[in-house]
Amino acid sequence: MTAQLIDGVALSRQLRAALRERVAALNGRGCRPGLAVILVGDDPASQVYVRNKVKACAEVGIHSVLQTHPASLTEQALLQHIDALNADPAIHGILVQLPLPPHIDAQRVIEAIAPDKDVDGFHVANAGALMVGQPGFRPCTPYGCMKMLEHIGCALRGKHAVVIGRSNIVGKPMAMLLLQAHATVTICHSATAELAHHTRQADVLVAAVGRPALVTADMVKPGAVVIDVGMNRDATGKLCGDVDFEGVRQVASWITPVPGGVGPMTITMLLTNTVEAAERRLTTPSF
Ligand SMILES: Nc1nc(=O)c2c([nH]1)NC[C@@H]1CN(c3ccc(C(=O)N[C@@H](CCC(=O)O)C(=O)O)cc3)C=[N+]21
Repeated sequence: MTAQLIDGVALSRQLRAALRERVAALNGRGCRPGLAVILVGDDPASQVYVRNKVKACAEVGIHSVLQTHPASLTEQALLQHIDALNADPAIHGILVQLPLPPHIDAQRVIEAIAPDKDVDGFHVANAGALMVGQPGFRPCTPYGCMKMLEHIGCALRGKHAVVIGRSNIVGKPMAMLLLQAHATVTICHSATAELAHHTRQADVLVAAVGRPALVTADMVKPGAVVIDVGMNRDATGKLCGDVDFEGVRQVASWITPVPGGVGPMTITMLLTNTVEAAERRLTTPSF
């Protein structure tokens, strides 16, 4: 078997076209959705990611404001910038690019963002909402993975989903979303014994660790759907995921490529959350 590709670029194109229409409808009601992106420091990878987000906003008609600060910015100063954006009616979404310099407490910064502007879905209020099944912003990467599964018509009810990775931004919320879709969910991590024993049970396998070639063909059940969240650079500087793509595509039924898979979908869901933030404010005046 050779797996079919889940094309994150093509699906993003479709979803972004629909977003453009929602933005036009908002414009017709006198609202221009706005996203503020805050970048602290001069990490080249972060600069590229942030630029891509700003470009994607323009593509669907979202107004974006990029704030760049030197790595020496104090936590207090950053918190003040967030307060100002929280109070700014032209801004519907706020994203603080991670990682932050080590002298800044990232969790404290995230908690300072108004939950109704937390389009990353990282605030405890949004994490809690996901946990208890209430509406709120879902973290963009797992949300994008769910959209990909939906797109290929993967019925999750009763399926065994295995997530490798337990981060607050990918692994844990991914597991919750799969659970909400009635999958039976296993979370594996660095202390898991017999990783391959678990992954071989997976009808849906999500790799979100950050280690090239962590998932090899012998760890994958024939016909499984494999979602690769990894973003690694190999020795030659080439972008690669956590999955041995060439090997695993011989066993899986569906597989996401890196690049061109989960990455573009992450940005698409950021745009989705931002448009939704603007729509919610129009329909819920107190929001
Ligand atoms: N507050 C915050 N929110 C984030 O969502 C966030 C963050 N911080 N910090 C960094 C990570 C990383 N991230 C990516 C998004 C898209 C691609 C992406 O589109 N990748 C392209 C390739 C890009 C390339 O060639 O380098 C692809 O996979 O095809 C990559 C990485 C969002 N992050």
